[in-house]
Amino acid sequence: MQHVANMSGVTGAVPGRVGGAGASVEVAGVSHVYSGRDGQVPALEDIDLSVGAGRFTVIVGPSGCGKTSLLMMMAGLRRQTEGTILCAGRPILDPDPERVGVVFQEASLFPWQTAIENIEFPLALRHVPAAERRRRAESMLKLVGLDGFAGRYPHELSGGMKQRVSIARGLVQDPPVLLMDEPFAALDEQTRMTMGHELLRIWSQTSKTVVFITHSLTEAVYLADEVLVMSARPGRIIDRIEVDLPRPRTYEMMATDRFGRLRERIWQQIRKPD
Ligand SMILES: Nc1ncnc2c1ncn2[C@@H]1O[C@H](COP(=O)(O)OP(=O)(O)OP(=O)(O)O)[C@@H](O)[C@H]1O
Repeated sequence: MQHVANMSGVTGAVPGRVGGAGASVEVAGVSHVYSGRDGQVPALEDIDLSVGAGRFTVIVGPSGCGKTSLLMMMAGLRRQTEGTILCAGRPILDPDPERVGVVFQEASLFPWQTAIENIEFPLALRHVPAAERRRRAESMLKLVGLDGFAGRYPHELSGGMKQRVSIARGLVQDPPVLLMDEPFAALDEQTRMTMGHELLRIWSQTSKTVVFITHSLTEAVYLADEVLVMSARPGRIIDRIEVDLPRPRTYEMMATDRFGRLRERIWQQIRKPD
């Protein structure tokens, strides 16, 4: 599917597109040291990365290398010790859901709210009028393929459905950037593959900039325009791999030599001893 980097308005001129376009993310000289009971823990070291507007970037790296820390900093949920992070050309210093949406591993929905109410929640916080809230939440529910499930409570939804609601909630404020921290890790493999495919469909319809963390190298190659590989702690970017597979991606591509070579290159970087 053709990826359009520029579009405007929920009812914009490009048929089939939903919401506003992506924005660039620039991380420059970011280092982070945690101070804990065990003293100083250097978690990130001199991270430089740039994600172009509308691009899909995946970050992989060994457990504990600082991926979540970096994502939290991009979301304004944690402040780095050194360096700057810009989104759409402006520093990210605090959470700004209008610029950056976040989806975590656990769907973390409110159990006492229905699917549609969960999606509306960020808008309710900003006192968006009820009718507009409902309209925007319904449009997101449709986008993630859950129309007909608006009135269900989280316990009435499968793991994959809950993550769809979570993605809809991350997108409802129409942020140009969506950050995703292992969003499908808790799902069974089949659902995970389907969700990856669905995410690409949603991405192609919204043109958001996506930064996605995963431990699955197959998922990384399948989804990404570019894969950034991090070293063991303190995390540094040790490789950048342009995934030149055509879009739309298909399951059949996973069996190709090209896919296998990309996956192998990432694996060789990750398995390197410290
Ligand atoms: N609040 C904290 N205080 C002290 N150390 C922390 C804190 N949060 C994270 N760390 C440490 O910083 C390092 C990076 O953690 P982080 O969760 O960012 O890594 P990660 O790559 O996302 O890990 P995983 O892949 O296992 O989810 C780890 O060694 C972790 O123990």
